[in-house]
Amino acid sequence: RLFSSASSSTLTHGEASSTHGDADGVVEVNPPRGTRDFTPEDMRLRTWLFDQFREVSRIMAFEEVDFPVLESEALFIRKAGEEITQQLYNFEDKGGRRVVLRPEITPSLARLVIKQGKSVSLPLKWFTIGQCWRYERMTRGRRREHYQWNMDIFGVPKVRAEAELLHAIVLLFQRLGITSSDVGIRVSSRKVLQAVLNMYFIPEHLFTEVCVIVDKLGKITREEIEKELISTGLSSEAVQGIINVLSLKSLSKLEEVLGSGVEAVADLKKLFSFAEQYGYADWICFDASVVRGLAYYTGIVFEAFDREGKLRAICGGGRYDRLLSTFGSEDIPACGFGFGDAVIVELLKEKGLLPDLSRQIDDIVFPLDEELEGPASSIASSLRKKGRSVDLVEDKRLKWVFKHAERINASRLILVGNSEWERGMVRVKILSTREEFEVKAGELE
Ligand SMILES: CC(=O)Nc1cnc2ccccc2c1
Repeated sequence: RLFSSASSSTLTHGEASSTHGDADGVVEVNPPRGTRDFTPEDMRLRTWLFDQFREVSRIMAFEEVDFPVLESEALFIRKAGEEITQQLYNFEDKGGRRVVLRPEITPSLARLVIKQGKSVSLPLKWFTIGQCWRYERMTRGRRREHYQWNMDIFGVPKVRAEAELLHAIVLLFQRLGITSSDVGIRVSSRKVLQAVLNMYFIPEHLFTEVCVIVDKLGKITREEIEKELISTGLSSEAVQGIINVLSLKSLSKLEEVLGSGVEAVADLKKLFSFAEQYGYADWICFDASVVRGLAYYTGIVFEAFDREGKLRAICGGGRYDRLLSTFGSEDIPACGFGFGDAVIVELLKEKGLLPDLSRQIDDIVFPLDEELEGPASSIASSLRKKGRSVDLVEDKRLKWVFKHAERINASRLILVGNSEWERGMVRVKILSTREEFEVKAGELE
């Protein structure tokens, strides 16, 4: 029975009143606003997806790491106006410390690399799958949490690292049955924007702010983008220059505008030639409008998108060579990506690629009457010791047990009955072939 004594008002989650009303003080059964429960069926899909993430990480020779969901707020205070830092799920704990439910993983990775200091040898290839949080205003029904797979490489300054990360992403898509005609990966470099700002003699300190504004391309109108850029102090000539370069979709055109020998162009050319060698060239395309919305990116940035253009970015990432120095440490070149658990599932549904994830159990053991519950337990125990999944069923009619066996896709039904047990036997029914036979209890395997 759910709580009935305490008054319901203390048990609902504050903001939203229960959809079940507060009849006789039943607790709010929905989870807090913007969060979700995972039923067994939900968990089978999530576990399947996370197993794909893990398998690709293993194939790429990455090591798993993990962090607390709770972090010091200081790790995420940035001045560039990013949406992610304006929606921190932050609070003061009972010790008066400013803490947050982390909105992203990268700063925790950086913190651990700094903490490990000299005790780790570079390069580091680390991955994690973790829940991230945001506190959105009440008005929007969007989720406040999701799970992210993160892959990061520390200590590799050259674009080989980005090429490795793109390979991981392509391997993941291929494992899920997604092809390069379903999904593409837009690639660019923040050094493109840097080069443009230099052409207009725009001071360095505006770089991050301009990136965060330009990342809204496609989400807000061009006029609004231009307005926001102007409001940072850029001349309208510079704003036009930025918008023009960002609409480029060919590296050769970019080279014409920026001139040859520009680092951004050299990096991207190298990356595209690596892509040919890895065999994933048809998955990626240059698109100067990609800047990604996180302040700390400094070089190559990329995001995967569905070519039908129906969904938000599937995953995204880039190089962040200067993040560690913002935490007071020596810089270590780094790059990584985050891959959320939501958009990819929408895409798989769209493409009819969700796998059949019904339950599967090896054996059901069922005592045909009460005094056989002991023997049934010893049979279940010996089968479990052999690693077979056993569902020990009692106090049910046989009709129910057959139905149940179908529902959970049991391979065998083992019936413990008096007449057989007297002879040390049990009855085994193979559910796929309907074959039925007796077996010595001790010889069951
Ligand atoms: C589609 C979706 O659930 N997005 C989502 C949900 N929760 C978040 C929480 C923190 C940061 C990003 C997030 C992004």
